[in-house]
Amino acid sequence: MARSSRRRTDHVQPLKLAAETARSRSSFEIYDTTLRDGAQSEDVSFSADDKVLVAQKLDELGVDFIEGGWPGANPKDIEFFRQVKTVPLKHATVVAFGSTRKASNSVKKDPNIQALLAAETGTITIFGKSWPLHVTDALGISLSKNLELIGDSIEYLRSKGRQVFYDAEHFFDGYKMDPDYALATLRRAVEAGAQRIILCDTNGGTMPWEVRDICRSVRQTLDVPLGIHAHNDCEMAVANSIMALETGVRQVQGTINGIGERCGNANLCSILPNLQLKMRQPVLGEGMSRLREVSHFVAEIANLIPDKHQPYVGDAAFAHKGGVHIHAVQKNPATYEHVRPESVGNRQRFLVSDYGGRSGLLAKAEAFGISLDRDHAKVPELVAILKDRENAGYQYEGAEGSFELLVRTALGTHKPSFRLLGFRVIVEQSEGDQGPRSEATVMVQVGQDIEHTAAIGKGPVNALDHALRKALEKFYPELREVRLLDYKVRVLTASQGTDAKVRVLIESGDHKEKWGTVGVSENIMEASWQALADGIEYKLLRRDRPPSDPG
Ligand SMILES: CC(=O)SCCNC(=O)CCNC(=O)[C@H](O)C(C)(C)COP(=O)(O)OP(=O)(O)OC[C@H]1O[C@@H](n2cnc3c(N)ncnc32)[C@H](O)[C@@H]1OP(=O)(O)O
Ligand SMILES: CC(=O)C(=O)O
Repeated sequence: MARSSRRRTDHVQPLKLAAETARSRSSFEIYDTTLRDGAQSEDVSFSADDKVLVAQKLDELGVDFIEGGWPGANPKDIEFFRQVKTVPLKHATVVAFGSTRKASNSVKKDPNIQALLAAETGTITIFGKSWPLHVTDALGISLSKNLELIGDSIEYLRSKGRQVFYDAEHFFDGYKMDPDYALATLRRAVEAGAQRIILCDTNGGTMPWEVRDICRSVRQTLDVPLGIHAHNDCEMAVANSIMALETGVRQVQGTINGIGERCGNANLCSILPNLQLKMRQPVLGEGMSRLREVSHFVAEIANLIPDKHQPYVGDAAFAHKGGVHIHAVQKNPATYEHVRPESVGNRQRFLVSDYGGRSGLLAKAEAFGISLDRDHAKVPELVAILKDRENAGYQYEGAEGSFELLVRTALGTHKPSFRLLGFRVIVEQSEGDQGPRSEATVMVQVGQDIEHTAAIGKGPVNALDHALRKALEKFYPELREVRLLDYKVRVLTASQGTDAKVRVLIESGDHKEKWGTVGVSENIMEASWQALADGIEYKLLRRDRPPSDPG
């Protein structure tokens, strides 16, 4: 099932029938619906610009089809289809989604069908009803009228030169209630010219063995490539999709990170590596190593916190905590890793915790480029310090600067460049002011000198940052190169409301490199101070010359 050739997308030429996939019939098609069904997820709302960015990422990843939205639903989706036409995609075909015509409209007068054509995609997916319950109770029409809706809509779209995929909504529930009718809806779709029939487990209530048996039976009845679109209400969406593919279904639909209506859709971030790494089907080829990046990109754009424990792509997917695990993995990763993390763009991590020991610390130090002798007298003390710190909420992933400072301080090889004597931050807002005013004062000691400075800033952390640099720059002019690149706050104990402990992660950089530092406190300014001060200290630790004499 090799990826025999990479199709060139033709979605910008709507009236030309999008070419049938040039790959052999045995190859799988990857159909992403992050931008349509994923956008139906609670808490997710993509702008048209967001959608274009995600479409580009999905194309780079190597998916075959990108369902961009429902043009009949809202102006944002219409705008997406307008914009995406101008974006050169290397491989993927952009697809517009909608329903069969409404019973009260002719196809020519149906606004949804007309909006699908106006989106000017070469491929259109429409969904229709397979379950008598839905025909009678949701649409309120007869079973034969429903067959007309399906047939008319597909025939019309085909007559306009579009490739048409037919989503058989609730197919499995429909088949269980009335297999003859459910199959009759599919036959009508095929007669009308549908080029794929997608069997949907819309309510997500079907079990894998039911999917297997029903897919087999449909395959015996229809001679058209099938697809699977599974929802995750029983946490079976990935299993159901794989099961369908095992029976010879060709197209798999899903979303990045499994986002979607209710409990979500089949998670492509699990299905794709399962296909490529377990079933030896090169569905993405080299693109597989970008899976984690795409997963995090979509989470970021959707404004969702990435699920740490997500298989393959989550931060914890290859994170080892138990001392026994860390010890063994260092000798051979296969002892506790089912695939190489790099194959999906992830990485191995070692956590230092109550359940770990020296191996964890040493591995972590090595990952940060610090070589530490296993038998160094300070190692047990350092393990204890790290356990305490992680227990208190510190996390050193992304905070290598603070980690190195901590290790060097514990080993006695670091001499701080300055000492904080005190800081004060004032935020003032009076009636009529344009916005609050933030001012910080800082008192530090460098050698025998005491420096006391004040600065203003856009916010309290910005003011503190300015004041600290102002105090230190005359001793260490190289600090002028340092820029604060990113500032993130995570609430660690949300149940305590405004008393909660927070973790601040700061990324700083100069013209040569970037580094991260961390602070934890119940006071956001104290946590920010720790991370800011570490950021400055780390820059000075890496300088190659002694501080200049302030004169
Ligand atoms: C399984 C799925 O995920 S399918 C995709 C679901 N996604 C969405 O619904 C998101 C986009 N939807 C929308 O923006 C709106 O529902 C619209 C624009 C499509 C329709 O809006 P409205 O015309 O105001 O109808 P409303 O949302 O109240 O109800 C849905 C309508 O679609 C009809 N409908 C539902 N499924 C189908 C179908 N397969 N074929 C034809 N009509 C259908 C319903 O009968 C109802 O029409 P009616 O009010 O004339 O009886
Ligand atoms: C079409 C679709 O999204 C579903 O049936 O779930």
